[in-house]
Amino acid sequence: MKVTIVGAGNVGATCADVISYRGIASEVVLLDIKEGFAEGKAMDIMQCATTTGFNTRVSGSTSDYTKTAGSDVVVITSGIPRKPGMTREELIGINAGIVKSVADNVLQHSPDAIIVVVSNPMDTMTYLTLKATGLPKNRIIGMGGALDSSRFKYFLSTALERPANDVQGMVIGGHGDTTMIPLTRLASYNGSPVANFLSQDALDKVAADTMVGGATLTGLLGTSAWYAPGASVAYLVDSILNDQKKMIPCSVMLDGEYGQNDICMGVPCLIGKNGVEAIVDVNLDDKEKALFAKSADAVRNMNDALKSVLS
Ligand SMILES: NC(=O)c1ccc[n+]([C@@H]2O[C@H](COP(=O)([O-])OP(=O)(O)OC[C@H]3O[C@@H](n4cnc5c(N)ncnc54)[C@H](O)[C@@H]3O)[C@@H](O)[C@H]2O)c1
Ligand SMILES: O=C(O)C[C@H](O)C(=O)O
Repeated sequence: MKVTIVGAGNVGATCADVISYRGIASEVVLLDIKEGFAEGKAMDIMQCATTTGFNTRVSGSTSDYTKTAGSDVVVITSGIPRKPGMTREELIGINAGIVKSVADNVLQHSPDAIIVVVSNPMDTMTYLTLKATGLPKNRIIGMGGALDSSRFKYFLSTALERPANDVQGMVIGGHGDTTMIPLTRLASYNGSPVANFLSQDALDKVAADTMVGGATLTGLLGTSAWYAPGASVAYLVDSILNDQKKMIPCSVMLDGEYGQNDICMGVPCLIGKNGVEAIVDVNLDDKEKALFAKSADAVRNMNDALKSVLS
């Protein structure tokens, strides 16, 4: 199985690293426009093969899309990340043009690929990719919910003072500081609702910390995060390539699901060899439904800014 990752920067290279050391794909191609950069990252990763013990072939390419031909999955991480104090939405002006041209290029050589969109503002970039390529909606998946959910579980585990892997939970809605919806009511500690163990104040703080999780790291690091983002993409790619049918919140085109149409935003999806195999209805209560509708309004506002790119 072959995976191409466009953008060999922090997130793209981390994703390639996790895919190779976990043996998720037999071949990974990293592509970047910076001369020699993807080749260098690929060589560095390959020099871990004997110490971490993997057999994935990782190679790099400077803007040569012929090397990406026949990819089963293409991950788009190309574009600029935010700096401290910025929102993801401010990246749209530069990233929209990059994402659109990258999607066109990859499809010329991998017409059957499933595309995973990572570049921000991710929900809008996913919508753009879908509209610009005209691909069936099951083949375009925006990654954000997997990452936000892993942060949610991290903050829950910290509040509970218990291992993160004993915590279950999901974040749906937009992948934005104010549009994310951590589903606190449905989160559990080994099957028991987390509300059995944490006060409402503590749960509210977990939700608030989750929503600004990316901004907090951007403030600490000077650029946005990459370890958890790269690992989250690899987790999603694993579910596609190995047809795991994991339920992962992903940004996908909604046709009536969750009360929305003509918008890509985060909902729980079954992810397998066909990409998005189903959207799961988790029966939101009235308060959660209202938050989802408000989140959709904000994402739709951002999509309106695409008119010039799509015309
Ligand atoms: N969806 C998410 O959950 C999530 C998580 C983290 C980061 N991101 C986003 O992912 C993007 C990448 O973040 P990063 O930290 O890896 O940034 P980065 O600057 O480290 O890497 C981006 C890479 O893209 C390359 N690039 C730019 N234009 C290109 C083009 N036309 N073709 C090929 N490569 C091109 C750059 O040369 C650079 O190496 C940002 O937009 C960031 O906001 C999203
Ligand atoms: O925060 C960002 O800008 C990058 C990414 O969307 C994240 O959540 O880490």
